[in-house]
Amino acid sequence: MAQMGNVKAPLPFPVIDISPFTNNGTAPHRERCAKEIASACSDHGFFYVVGHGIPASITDHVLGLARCFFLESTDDDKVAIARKNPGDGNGDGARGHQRIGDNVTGGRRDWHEAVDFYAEVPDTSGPPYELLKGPNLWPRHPPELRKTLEEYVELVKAVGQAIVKAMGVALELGDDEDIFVRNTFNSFWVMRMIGYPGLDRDDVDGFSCGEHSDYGCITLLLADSTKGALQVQTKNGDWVDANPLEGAFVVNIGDMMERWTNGLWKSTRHRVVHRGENFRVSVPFFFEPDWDARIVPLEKCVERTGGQRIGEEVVYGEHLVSKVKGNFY
Ligand SMILES: O=C(O)CCC(=O)C(=O)O
Ligand SMILES: [Fe+2]
Repeated sequence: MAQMGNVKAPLPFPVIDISPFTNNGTAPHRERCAKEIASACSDHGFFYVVGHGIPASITDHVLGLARCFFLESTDDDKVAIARKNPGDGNGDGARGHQRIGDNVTGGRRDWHEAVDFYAEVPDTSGPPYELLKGPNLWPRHPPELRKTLEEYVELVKAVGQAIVKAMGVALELGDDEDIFVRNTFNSFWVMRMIGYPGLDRDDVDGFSCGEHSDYGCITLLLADSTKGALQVQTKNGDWVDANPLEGAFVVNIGDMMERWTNGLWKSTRHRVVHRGENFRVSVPFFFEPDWDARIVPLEKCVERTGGQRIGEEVVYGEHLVSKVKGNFY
């Protein structure tokens, strides 16, 4: 008789071992990995990444510290690092803590709280600070959070670099193969710690995080074991659960990668609907282009998509500024 209790739901996206690119693999292994990335990106825009080399002890610690911050900090601790507008104290309009409902997606309040960290800007003489140009606002509780997250950023950045290297190979770009590596060398990355209380039972059409695509290059999502929260839109418009896979990052491509590939790879829309009793925690890392990177549709991709450019050149920092301005109430 079938053991129904043991039947596992199939994963909606391919699982890709990135170790040939993090670990200097052989040419055939790199080629196979690049092929898997090419199909995952054109079929879904989402995939799971294993073989990244970041130990579970570190990712578990990151999630545990984030949970501890959200659930055990005092209100004063949170207010001390509140996101504030440029010109208001240490605010730069982007970094810091947002209370539940402060973040807005598609004009609606999201049901989560979060802390945003960005790549440090070389000159943070201030205040006042311009939009996105201030220092990160680190929680004082738990005390080891800052050091652990700073170490994590270095590790996850290296995985991001390996993935974008593999993407250049996957697209068979020839002389341009390293285009994504070159333009993310000083990645203006973003890391969010997000805390999601369950949505109210009565809030039948509420969202923990509204439908959106990500702004940049690629996102590496680290999330706790909560199922049925992150949902991804398929090509035919249905929504599927992108449940966590132990030891894997959920990786998706963002708007800049769509722009570079002239839509050959789409930045797939996704959302979070967390109706459970538990407090969900996720820490997405957005591996983005350099602030002044110019993203121009790649000629090879324009050819493969019918010869018409679907978007103009964008400078990543300008794109980010316009996005961040639309994010807050
Ligand atoms: O928490 C998640 O699972 C995803 C969050 C997300 O999509 C985002 O912050 O862009
Ligand atoms: Fe997202």
